[in-house]
Amino acid sequence: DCSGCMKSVLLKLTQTILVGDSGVGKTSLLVQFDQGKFISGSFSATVGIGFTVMLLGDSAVGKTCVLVRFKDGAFLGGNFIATVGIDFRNKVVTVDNMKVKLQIWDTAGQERFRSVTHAYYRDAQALLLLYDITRKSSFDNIRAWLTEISEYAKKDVVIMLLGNKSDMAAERVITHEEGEKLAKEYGVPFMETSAKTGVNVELAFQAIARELKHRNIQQPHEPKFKIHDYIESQKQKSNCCGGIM
Ligand SMILES: Nc1nc2c(ncn2[C@@H]2O[C@H](COP(=O)(O)OP(=O)(O)OP(=O)(O)O)[C@@H](O)[C@H]2O)c(=O)[nH]1
Repeated sequence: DCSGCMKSVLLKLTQTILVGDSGVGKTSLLVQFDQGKFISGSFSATVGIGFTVMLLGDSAVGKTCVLVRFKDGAFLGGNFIATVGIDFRNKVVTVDNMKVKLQIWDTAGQERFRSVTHAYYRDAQALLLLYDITRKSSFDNIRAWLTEISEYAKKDVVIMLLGNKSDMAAERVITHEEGEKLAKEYGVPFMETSAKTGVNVELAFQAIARELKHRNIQQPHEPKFKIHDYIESQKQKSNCCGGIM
């Protein structure tokens, strides 16, 4: 059991801002620094200065795994290592031929780190709130998380509810409908994800990036972006295809 191990310790955060004309290579420089590779191909302009997305939810619901799946396309199996404090990763996603930079904060779900994470809520433009479909307590705690969000986060923050570990069909205790019902009650979009198989992980971040892009740049004559409709049209349901996703 490695639940007491440290996944990351963040002592101090520093911020560096890249400035310069469009097309000089600011994003490429960031990607090179972050991932050690150069992404060639056609140039697309960056929207704003990037957005902060925070992952929240009880310990062991799979926040770090969802982030690693999105960032590296891999699943972190093996021993569970709890996050200490907060950690972050950058990813650039393309939305309608524009680049949207996401800085994703992975928070520790354990109660004892709550005061550390509270301090970061204000800076988040979007929150992904996770529960584990195989653990009822993590679902029951969603209401408490939402209360905490209303207390500490920005009023216009984008919130999305994710029922993670949808691959674990045999251990499921929370149905898709229960998740959907709770999300509807709070007026937030919902989907089930699996960091293991990758189902809906990319979509969750894409939907957030699209929403944030549209909020910041509304092109004239462009229809208003509706995150609920976008998700419904794109998501893979875990109750289709024999329940194994
Ligand atoms: N089967 C399955 N296991 C998962 C999935 N996501 C995470 N896990 C497992 O669940 C455990 C917890 O995952 P983490 O991502 O470390 O959980 P966390 O929410 O970041 O936990 P804290 O850092 O304590 O807040 C690990 O053993 C993972 O391998 C998933 O989608 N499917």
